[in-house]
Amino acid sequence: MKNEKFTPTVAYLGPEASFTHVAANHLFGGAGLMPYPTIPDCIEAVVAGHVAYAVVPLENALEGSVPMTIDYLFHGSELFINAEIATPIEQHLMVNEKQADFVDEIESVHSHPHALAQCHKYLQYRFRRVPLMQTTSTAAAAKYVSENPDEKIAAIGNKMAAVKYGLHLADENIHDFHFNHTRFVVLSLRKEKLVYKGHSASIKTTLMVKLPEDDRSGMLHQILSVFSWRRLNLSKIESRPLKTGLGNYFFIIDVLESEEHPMMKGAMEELAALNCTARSFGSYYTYEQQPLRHS
Ligand SMILES: O=C(O)C(=O)C[C@]1(C(=O)O)C=C[C@@H](O)C=C1
Repeated sequence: MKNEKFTPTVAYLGPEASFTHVAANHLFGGAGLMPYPTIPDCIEAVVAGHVAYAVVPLENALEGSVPMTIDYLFHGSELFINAEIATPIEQHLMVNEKQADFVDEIESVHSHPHALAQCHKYLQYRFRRVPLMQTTSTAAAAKYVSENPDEKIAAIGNKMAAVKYGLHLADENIHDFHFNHTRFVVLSLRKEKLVYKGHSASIKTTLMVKLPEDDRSGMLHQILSVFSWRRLNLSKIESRPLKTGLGNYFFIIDVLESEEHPMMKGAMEELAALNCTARSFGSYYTYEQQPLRHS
């Protein structure tokens, strides 16, 4: 982090000026950050020991979980969550300077699937039936538009990307709902709580819980009561496909407590006694980033 003596290398979903870059920069400062083209690339870089940490998007307030991160983190990775940052997301439509006078003639809009979805209503009314092209990140879309000045294309992304890739801002704040935030997580091979001084933070533990093979009625109720009678506050529960067959799920459960707390230890023991498989992805601090200010 910014105030540590050494500079860790940190993979983030790039290229430069992605929202993930903004989040990584906020936590670690600029030094040591390395862009990777995809979320799996970021995760694999940590697993292979090429970098100490990876910063990837986990969940968006409008669109829900980022499937790519969920898939690579929860299915077979040995990684832990070391910190979380919730970042405000403001989406803008940008075109190459050469196309600034021809915005009405745009033939395709490019961005990350989450960003396209966050602007669905805007796109529906402003660019009805214009093809939407998915890219690996919002910044990848902005870079593509900058590299193809003669194409009638637009990108959706943040203002930093417009500046970085020299694009013209055609329409600002085009996300459909005002409260647009994304949670980014810092991942590493170690259980560690990264402390970012000067910011208020709350503690959270992320668990992956699998039901016993012999699924019984009321099992989910029993799992929830493990937490409720201990007064452990859950901030999220999500079911995801186990990928072993239709109807087979696991649960991602976020608890607002540290796993070292005696109540959490008791909860893990009770889950085991219920024949559930519960894996902790670690306890970590969650931070909130204030909106970007542009001069
Ligand atoms: O970091 C980026 O720029 C991304 O394109 C990723 C991502 C996401 O996966 O949710 C990050 C934040 C926004 O919600 C839109 C896209």
